[in-house]
Amino acid sequence: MAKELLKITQLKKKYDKEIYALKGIDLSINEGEFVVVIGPSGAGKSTFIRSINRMIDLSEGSILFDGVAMEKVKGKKLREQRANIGMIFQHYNLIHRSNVIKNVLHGRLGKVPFFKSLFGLYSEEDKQEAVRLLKKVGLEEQIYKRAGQLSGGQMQRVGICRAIMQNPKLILADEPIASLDPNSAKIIMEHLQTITRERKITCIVNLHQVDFAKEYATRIIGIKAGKVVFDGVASDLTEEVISDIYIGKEEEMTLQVENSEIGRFAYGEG
Ligand SMILES: Nc1ncnc2c1ncn2[C@@H]1O[C@H](COP(=O)(O)OP(=O)(O)OP(=O)(O)O)[C@@H](O)[C@H]1O
Repeated sequence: MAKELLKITQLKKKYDKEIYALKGIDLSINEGEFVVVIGPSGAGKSTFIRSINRMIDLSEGSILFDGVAMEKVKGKKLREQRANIGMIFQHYNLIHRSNVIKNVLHGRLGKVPFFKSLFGLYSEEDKQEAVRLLKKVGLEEQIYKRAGQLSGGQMQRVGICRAIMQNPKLILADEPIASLDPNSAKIIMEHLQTITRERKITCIVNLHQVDFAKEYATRIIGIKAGKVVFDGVASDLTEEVISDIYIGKEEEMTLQVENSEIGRFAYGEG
């Protein structure tokens, strides 16, 4: 039987006095699952994904990751837990002036002594692993180029390698293909699926594209107005279910759109 990696109980997030962005999420996610989270803008997808590694602090509830209550840990223990969680961002978050391999090696930051990472003293083994990963995603020609010279799709492939370089148990990907054209998006989803499957890494991905969710997810979770409204496999996600997730009461939508603008402003993204 698959082992439970993540147990989320009554997760709530309140950004201000009035509005709960997450209104009590209960979920159990097993090792090896490839979960795609879908839902309308402002539904709480990013908040959900970012609370797992405490990029955002939860207001109530509990997140048990690999047996450890994430809401309780701090300092060294929090860093150790985070070192086991890779993160992939919509805007890649690469160091543009560093070359590609250095960006990938940054994935080792949580796992090597600080002074070594400061002076770029990575082991030969780590360097070889970085090269192997870059070759795997078709970037062998780009290894020593500055990251800032790459296309968006190439940058995101570096982002995947950096996350894998952490040797994580879990990867969180927050809209990893939202800034890419359909062809590059497909390449990214293929690599993410193959690499995480081969290494048995659990993956949670936020997506706006329902067709991609259906193609790659082993499990799809629909979030709407801070609640889980769907949890199933692609074949359960009928047109009717999709419109239930995306089309809500008019006033609810208006509220979400308004709040979503605040959210984007606060995040400084997209
Ligand atoms: N830093 C913040 N301060 C106040 N409210 C926020 C903040 N971040 C998000 N929110 C609000 O929380 C709710 C959920 O936002 P979140 O970004 O998690 O949604 P989302 O489903 O990821 O949306 P999108 O698909 O547009 O990125 C929204 O109402 C949003 O405005």
